[in-house]
Amino acid sequence: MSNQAADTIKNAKRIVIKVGSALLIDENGNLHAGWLYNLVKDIALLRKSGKEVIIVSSGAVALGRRRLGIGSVMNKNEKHAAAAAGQVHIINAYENAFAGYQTVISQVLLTLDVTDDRVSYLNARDTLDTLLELGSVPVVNENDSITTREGRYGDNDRLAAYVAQMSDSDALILLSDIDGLYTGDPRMNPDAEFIPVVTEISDDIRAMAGGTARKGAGTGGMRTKILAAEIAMQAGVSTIIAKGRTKEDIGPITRLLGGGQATLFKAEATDESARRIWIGSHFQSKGTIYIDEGAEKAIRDGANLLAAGISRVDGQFEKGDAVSIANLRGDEIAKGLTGYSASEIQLLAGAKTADIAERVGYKGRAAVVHYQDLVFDD
Ligand SMILES: Nc1ncnc2c1ncn2[C@@H]1O[C@H](COP(=O)(O)OP(=O)(O)O)[C@@H](O)[C@H]1O
Ligand SMILES: N[C@@H](CCC(=O)OP(=O)(O)O)C(=O)O
Repeated sequence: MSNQAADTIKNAKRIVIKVGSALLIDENGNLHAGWLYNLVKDIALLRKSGKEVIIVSSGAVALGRRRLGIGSVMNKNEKHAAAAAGQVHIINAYENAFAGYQTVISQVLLTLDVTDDRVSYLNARDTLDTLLELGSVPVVNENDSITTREGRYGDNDRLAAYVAQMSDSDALILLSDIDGLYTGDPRMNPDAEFIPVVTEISDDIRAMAGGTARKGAGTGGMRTKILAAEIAMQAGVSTIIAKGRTKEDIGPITRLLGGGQATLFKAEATDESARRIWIGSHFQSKGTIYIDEGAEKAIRDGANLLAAGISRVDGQFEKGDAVSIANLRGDEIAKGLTGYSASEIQLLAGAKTADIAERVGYKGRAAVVHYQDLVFDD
């Protein structure tokens, strides 16, 4: 049996899987090691079929709280402390679960300003890219020990959507204690009907989610899942809400791929990558890079902007800033995020890639502006 959610996963190359606290930890604060082994087995199968996987895992606060002997009502400092103690345990658990698969797992802790600050955004994105290229499975969480109430994602559903957007993933799976979206909360309303596919987040869909989560380990509820799906869909990432816990002794992804019930929030096919959407919405030019005709043709054909095609540079900007790319007549052709500062580009203008290290004093990347960081004006 197959369904649209299963087909989405089968066709995806890069997938973000979000694991909620309630799936990972029981009421007594113990880790569901058996469940985690089944999930990891599924992830190993996905990777064997050529897919890249990023995990966004909750559970730090819930695990750390019990370990430190803190009660369920926590002040800010206790919550930060609980997260610090719990995060180690989470990573340990993933490391143990992946031990049989010769897979290096890695920890990436993010804060909300990562998506607001260009350099942090590029660094986080490049780190995730590099880890995946090197065959690692990144395990992401919010950096709960330092985040303030104002500065936090607040829920890992949304964090997972930002990670999916940032990493240009094809699909986001939100594993939950429920197998998808219903017309109302099935716990309160037994007549609520299951919705297999959502193509647009309308007010009607938002209304189905109602308020916040039930009391317990999780913080999100259906409302944050819909918000997450909306963020992901806008970036062209299809989102699936699927049941994390299965009755049979199989992993949740095996269940999904076998046609198990799940809701698919179907993203429009878009040729604009997530980072291009991000550039479009955050663009404030800090300067201009002037390029020759050959470079213009190359970047229009989809290549990276290399130093050799750069004639000169205007303005003061740092690595990660948004810049205009103009031809030698001064007409803006494109906007982009630069991989080098203005003063470095002055040193690099016209240089061969092999000479970059000598000119800037370190082994920098070949692309002054990466093709995925370019948005053309026409
Ligand atoms: N329209 C709805 N469809 C499905 N579940 C809903 C809906 N509205 C509220 N819910 C509730 O949201 C819960 C899932 O959210 P939550 O417990 O926070 O999960 P997680 O720990 O995976 O984040 C469901 O168990 C259900 O009770
Ligand atoms: N970052 C927090 C979890 C926040 C969160 O959204 O939890 P959940 O609703 O269980 O996915 C933690 O690790 O404890």
